[in-house]
Amino acid sequence: MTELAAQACEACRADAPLVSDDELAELLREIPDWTPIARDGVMQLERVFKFRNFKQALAFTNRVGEIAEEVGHHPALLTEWGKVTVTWWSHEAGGLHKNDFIMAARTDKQLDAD
Ligand SMILES: C[C@H](O)[C@H](O)[C@H]1CNC2=NC(N)=NC(=O)C2=N1
Repeated sequence: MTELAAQACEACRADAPLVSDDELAELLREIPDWTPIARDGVMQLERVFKFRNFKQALAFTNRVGEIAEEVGHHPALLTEWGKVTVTWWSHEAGGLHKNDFIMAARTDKQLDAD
């Protein structure tokens, strides 16, 4: 299978199919550092990234913002001193779509750009 980060993101749509429990387990194996969590009944993927200072955390935040804008799919980003919390889910679909896993894998790649 093509590496997750290299797969194409489909446009966000309200009727986009959410991943099944089996697909969730399979996709999570490709992004082992991400945690699936339910907030208000909506499944999300979350990872906390650690940095040496605020400047590096902010630079990473901006790189994630760039890849989000490229595909029109956007995460929640919480930037703190030495730490960025990234949360992906598909707002319009109300849960996790394959896009979220692709974007989580692409987010991991932004670490290498330091
Ligand atoms: C109109 C626009 O395409 C939508 O609002 C997009 C923008 N970015 C998005 N990002 C995410 N994560 N989920 C969405 O449903 C979504 N919808």
